[in-house]
Amino acid sequence: MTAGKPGVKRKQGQLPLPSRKKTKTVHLTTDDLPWKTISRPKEADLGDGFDGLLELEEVDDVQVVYEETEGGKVVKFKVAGEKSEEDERGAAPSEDMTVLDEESPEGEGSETVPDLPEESFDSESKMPNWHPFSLHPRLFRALHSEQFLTPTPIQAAALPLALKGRDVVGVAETGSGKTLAYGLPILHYLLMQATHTAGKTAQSRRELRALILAPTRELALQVSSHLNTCLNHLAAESSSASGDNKAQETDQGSSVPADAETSEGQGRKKGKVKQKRQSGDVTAGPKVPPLVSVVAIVGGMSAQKQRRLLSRGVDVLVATPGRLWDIIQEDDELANQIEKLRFLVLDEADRMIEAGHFAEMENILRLTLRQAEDDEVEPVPDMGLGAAEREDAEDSKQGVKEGEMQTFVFSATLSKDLQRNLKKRARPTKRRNDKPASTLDDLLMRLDFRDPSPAVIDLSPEGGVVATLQESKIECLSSDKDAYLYYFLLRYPGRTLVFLSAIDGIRRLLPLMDLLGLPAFPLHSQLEQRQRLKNLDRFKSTPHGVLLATDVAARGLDIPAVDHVVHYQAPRTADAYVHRNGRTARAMRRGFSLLMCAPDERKIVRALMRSLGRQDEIPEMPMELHMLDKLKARTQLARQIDSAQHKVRKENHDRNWLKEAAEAMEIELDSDFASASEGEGEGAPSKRVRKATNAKTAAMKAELKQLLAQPLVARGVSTRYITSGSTSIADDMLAGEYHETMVGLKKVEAGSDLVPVKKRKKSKVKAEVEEWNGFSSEN
Ligand SMILES: Nc1ncnc2c1ncn2[C@@H]1O[C@H](COP(=O)(O)OP(=O)(O)OP(=O)(O)O)[C@@H](O)[C@H]1O
Repeated sequence: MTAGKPGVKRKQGQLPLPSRKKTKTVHLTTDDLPWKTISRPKEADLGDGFDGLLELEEVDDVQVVYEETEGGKVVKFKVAGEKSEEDERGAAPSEDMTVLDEESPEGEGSETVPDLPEESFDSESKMPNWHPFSLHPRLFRALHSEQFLTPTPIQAAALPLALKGRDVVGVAETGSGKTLAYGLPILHYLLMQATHTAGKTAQSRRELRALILAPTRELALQVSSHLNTCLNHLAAESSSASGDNKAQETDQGSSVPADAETSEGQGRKKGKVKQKRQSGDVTAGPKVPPLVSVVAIVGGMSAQKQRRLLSRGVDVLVATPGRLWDIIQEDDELANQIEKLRFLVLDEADRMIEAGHFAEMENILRLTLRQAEDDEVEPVPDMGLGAAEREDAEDSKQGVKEGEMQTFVFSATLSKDLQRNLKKRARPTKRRNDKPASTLDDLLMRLDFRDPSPAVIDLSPEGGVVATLQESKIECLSSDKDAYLYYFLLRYPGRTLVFLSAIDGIRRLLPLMDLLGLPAFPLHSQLEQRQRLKNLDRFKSTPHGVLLATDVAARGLDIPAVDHVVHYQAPRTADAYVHRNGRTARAMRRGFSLLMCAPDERKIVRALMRSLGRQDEIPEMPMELHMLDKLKARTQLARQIDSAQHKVRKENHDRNWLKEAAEAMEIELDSDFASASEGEGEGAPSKRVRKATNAKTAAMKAELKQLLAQPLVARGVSTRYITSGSTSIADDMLAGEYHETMVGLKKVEAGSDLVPVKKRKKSKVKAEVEEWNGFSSEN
């Protein structure tokens, strides 16, 4: 039988699924076939509603051979041009081309832990700032090759405590490296364990050791990708040590992996490894399981695939509560394993409540509680000790006992009250019938910290503002926000993330941006997951791209080089303001945020500034009002075109719907209905009216095209004589500060032309920034 002759097409990430009972195959390695992407013409883009088809691929000249073996039926793919097995008589079948029986011993069950070479890394001289943490040499190496030469402040504060077995509640500004602050201690522990069991054969599936809960799918995928990046360095090394070249070949392809299945200890090494392999550096050999596996389980992706992955066993599971709870309900073993976790992490814990995951979260957290019998909190007897002795006694109470679960809770925003409560907290009892709590405080107070006094690290900046962030605001009418946004996007080109409070707003703004020629992409919860990831990737690769997002993108997303955040609508809470702003000015880079405030939003803005403890006014963004008027004309026209197009689309849709419904029910439309569906009945627009509407829309489009082609010239600028006028553009041209779309304005970064209001006390934060040189400011 020949598959794909010529050009079998498949959906990317989906594999042909022959009946498992008959062939008993694992489908993963069909990915090794030489699939070729078929480029799809732009006009074939089916839009947002399209159900998950990202790309088409085809494969040619592949022969499928079924072979009976002792382990069951094995499927092999023979690629034309490859040597046949007979040619290679005696040699083991090429692993790349063999799909193993899922139920064969290699599929699951026993695993051989790879034999590891003696390792060392000269951290003292190469990584002096990391050296004191005595991490596993492989982690040092990974950090070194990522060029993370200095721990960030939250990492420096959390690591010693976490490595000592303490429970840690960490609060630090957005983009400050919290993922590795909890991730490194977990990976360190697991690697140390793996090193100890190296060379032995593990009899059963891997036990789940760490569970990381994240509020959004994107964040969960990003965290697993981040941890896998550290592990990739391991894979590359362990492959050269153990001959495993398989693990690195499945590439996630992007910083946010397209599918959870691909994130098992693998990642961005594809190109390099393939090159190595060609040059013969890596010896082919048997498939070796990853030393430490990290898998993401999120909604919106195949639950079946995710169950299959879990059934093979993973070390670290990164999950959103909703999907995880669905799976736990059908998987008792997973539930048992969660009861015996070694690490539990809540990332962006406060958002988990907002995201409506409360019930699932609580159910999962219940599994991690200790049994009621040992819940008695031992009172600390006051035996008349002195201060030093009391401190020693306190010390000995700290940390979890050997083998017990460590809990890490991290966020950029946790209320001070909550942090105080956590410090004083007593252990909760395992009461199955507890009423669900309704706030974050309740939820966290329900966490069963094994550490009698969890360490609380609060490095959140004063007022919630990161030192490298420049804030600004515009006060304007709601109806003018489109024009102001348009002005901002033209005036300060850069990668801009625009937050709106409702999906409807995104749906309205998106066609407008399109008509105005701005590259905008939507991101909200009603988009299919693949489309969400695809839009994120497009945004990342478009330097002047605009992402129109709801708060689904406010937390944790680490999109490199977001230059600006715009709050098109004021956020409802202070936390949302902090987290939205946190998508820019990350990792010590500069960033800019613009808050658009309509009169009816002033009250909210005042309240949120008060709750952030801010006294200073946010500076106003300067506007060239003369140009703004021109831009208003453009946006108004674009809005008219959009509503005309929308009307036509709706009429077409209604007409088609009527026709399709009649066809489906095998009813013949009577003449009245039929003429209505043709737009000729009573109340329906006649063909003539439709024609006239189309002509009007076309005329408006032509007018807009003309407006867009006109240069935007600042007041007082002469375009005829560039050295005259009250503002000479010749000087700017010579200095290279010439703004390409707004003639007469200097090309400057957003924020550099703000009129300063009262100065905030930033000197302390600035000193810290200068002291910590982990990031270069402009990369
Ligand atoms: N020690 C380090 N040196 C340099 N870069 C680092 C270091 N640690 C982390 N980073 C990088 O900093 C960026 C931000 O890290 P991370 O996403 O963990 O921040 P965060 O504090 O979790 O942010 P948020 O609160 O928004 O979720 C990432 O791109 C990460 O790779």
